[in-house]
Amino acid sequence: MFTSKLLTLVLVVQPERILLGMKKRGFGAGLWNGFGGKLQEGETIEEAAKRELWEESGLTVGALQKIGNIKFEFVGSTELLDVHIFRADEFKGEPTESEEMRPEWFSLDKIPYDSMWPDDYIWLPLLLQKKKFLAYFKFEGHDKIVDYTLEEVEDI
Ligand SMILES: CCc1c(NC)nc(N)nc1N1CCCCC1
Repeated sequence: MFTSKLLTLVLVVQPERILLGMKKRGFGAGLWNGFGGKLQEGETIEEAAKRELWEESGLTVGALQKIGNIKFEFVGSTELLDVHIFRADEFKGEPTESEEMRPEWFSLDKIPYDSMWPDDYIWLPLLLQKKKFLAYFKFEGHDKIVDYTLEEVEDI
C-alpha cells in the first residue's frame, strides 16, 4: 500500500540556456536540479511551484507550462513521490542564492547530468523539446534506477 507525496519541480529554460540550482542541504544535497518542493496547506500545485521557484531562486513567473509528471518509488519505502514538472520560458527578477539553492545558468549542451539525479538524463531532453511526458522510476538508494517507464503524451 503506497501513500503519495505531491512535489513540484520548475525548470526555467531560454533558447540557449537552462537555470539549475545546486541544492545546498537536505534531500538531493550536492546535486543540480530545478526548483521545487512540497505543497503547503490550501495551495494548488501550480501555486506551490511558483512559490518554491521564488523562495529558492528569487525568480517570479507568469505562466508555467505543465510538461511532465513522474512518480518515484524508492525500494523499501511505501511513499511514492509524485513530482509535477513545469517549464517556464519567461521570468522576472535575477537568480539569487537562497539557503536551499545556488542558481546558475547552463548552456543546453553543457547540462551537468553527472551531478544531477540519474533520471534527469532520461526525461530532461523531452522537456527541452517541449514534449509532454509521464514517467515512473524505481530507485534503489539515490543512485540506482532499477526500473522505469516513460511515455510521451498529448496532455498531462
Ligand atoms: C524525487 C526526487 C527527484 C528526482 N529523482 C529521484 N529527480 C529530480 N530531478 N528531482 C527530484 N526531486 C524534485 C522535487 C523535489 C525533490 C527532488
